[in-house]
Amino acid sequence: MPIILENVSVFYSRNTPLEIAALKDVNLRIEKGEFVGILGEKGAGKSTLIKLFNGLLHPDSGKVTVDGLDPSSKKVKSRVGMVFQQAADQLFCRTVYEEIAFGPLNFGYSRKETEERVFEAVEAVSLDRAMLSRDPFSLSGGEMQRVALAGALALRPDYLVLDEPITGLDPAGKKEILDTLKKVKDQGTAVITITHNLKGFFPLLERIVLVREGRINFQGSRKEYLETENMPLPPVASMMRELKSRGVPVNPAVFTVEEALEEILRVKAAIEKEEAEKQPKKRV
Ligand SMILES: Nc1ncnc2c1ncn2[C@@H]1O[C@H](COP(=O)(O)OP(=O)(O)OP(=O)(O)O)[C@@H](O)[C@H]1O
Repeated sequence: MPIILENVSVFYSRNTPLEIAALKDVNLRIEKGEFVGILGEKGAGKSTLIKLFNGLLHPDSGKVTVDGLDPSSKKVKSRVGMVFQQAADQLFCRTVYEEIAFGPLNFGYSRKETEERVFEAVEAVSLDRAMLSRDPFSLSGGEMQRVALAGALALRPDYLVLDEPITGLDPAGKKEILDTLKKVKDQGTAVITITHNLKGFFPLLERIVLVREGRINFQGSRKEYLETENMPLPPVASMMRELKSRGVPVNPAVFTVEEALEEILRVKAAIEKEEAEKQPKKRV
């Protein structure tokens, strides 16, 4: 069963002169096992949208259900894992172990079951078990982010919801998180992430949801996204469009550097072949 939003609107400072409609009449459906990217400019309504998925916020009108249940129910809280942008704000225990164990213990799992889940989660995020006794606040930004992610994974969620999980990380840290999310998705968990980092995320996204001024302005596949004008584009797609506009007959709907290279070499070979055929045949 999916996450379903039906005609959802959310207001802040309702009935005051400062009233803001953060989401307006939004309809959205997210299936289990999907990898979804939520894109949009600052203030578009992205964070407001994801906070509806586990009952952190409630709609002022319309309806949100997760697997047919109210998102504020305890059952949903264990099915929807959340990781916020500033991992440090999410950590509050004395050791990494306690931090990751907090969710399972809070949901009533035994010490033994919790330990199994902690070990499974640190492995999933490629953290060394030796780190479990460390103070979370002595870790690097990338490690803190992985601890926050492990804390969410220890509940074995059906939906993992993230707010800009690779922002501010170094290239190695970014790769660790992206590889982990790919693995998590391959194991059947839906991954739903807000991101401005199209370069890192684009090859992973199966569906893109673009939020603009509180409304869903576009939703569809990467291919449909690239075919739609005036969207923020990943650098590789911008380059292919630029080549096309300069008369190089490439297919601009590519998602990775490897695909771009293959496409450019294909076009180069075709042009060379055509030119060779135009040359007058030399007499022997
Ligand atoms: N607690 C709040 N009180 C009042 N207004 C708020 C509150 N939270 C968000 N807003 C406003 O609601 C609108 C949507 O905000 P939201 O944080 O959902 O956008 P966003 O797309 O996540 O932005 P960003 O990329 O900057 O995080 C913005 O105009 C924002 O200023």
